[in-house]
Amino acid sequence: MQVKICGITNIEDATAAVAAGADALGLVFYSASPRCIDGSRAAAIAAAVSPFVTLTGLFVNATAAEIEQVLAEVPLNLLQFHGDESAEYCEQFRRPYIKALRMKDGLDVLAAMAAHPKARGFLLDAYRPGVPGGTGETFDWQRVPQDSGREVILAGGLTPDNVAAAIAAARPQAVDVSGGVEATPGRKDHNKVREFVQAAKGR
Ligand SMILES: O=C(O)c1ccccc1N[C@@H]1O[C@H](COP(=O)(O)O)[C@@H](O)[C@H]1O
Repeated sequence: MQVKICGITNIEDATAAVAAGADALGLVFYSASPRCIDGSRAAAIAAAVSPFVTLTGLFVNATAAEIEQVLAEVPLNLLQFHGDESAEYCEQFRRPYIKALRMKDGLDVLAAMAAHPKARGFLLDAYRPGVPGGTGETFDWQRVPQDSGREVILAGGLTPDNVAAAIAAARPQAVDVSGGVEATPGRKDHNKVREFVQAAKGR
């Protein structure tokens, strides 16, 4: 099971997550988020962790110029599009990307996946009107399709206490957490990070 710890804002949290066994770190470039950081801070975090950790940049309906500016500063391995971005828009950066799908009632998940043929995976997150993500809310894990043939990253309200049950129900390839391992918004609780990774990886 691959684990991404999202909303990393400082070097201490980044190195603690990697030491705990995280495979990927998420850096948020969305100004309305309490976890938002700028390019220079992100570059410092990137320089402090192993090059074998997948550094993921999270964007919500950003302009192409904003993303290019971050890419010029930060060696991101993966882009995460968490808004209403089209496939054409996501593909222009010529980087591996994952697309977030907010699990609104009635969403045709397979059709939404088909609309992004080049996405490397789909991060399935809870839906709350007006909030693009990081809600701390779960959704019905039985709605995760088992026959998509695409990489699924389960997110939304995961915690050290519920992640094992979530994995058993949804059978994703990876899990992603932000609020569930925080001490305060934007600051990780290192014990919770360790417990989360252990529970997700079945250790
Ligand atoms: O973390 C944020 O602030 C955020 C803001 C806007 C879009 C996405 C965001 N985070 C992503 O949402 C999932 C779920 O968060 P949570 O675990 O429920 O708090 C998180 O894994 C991020 O990928």
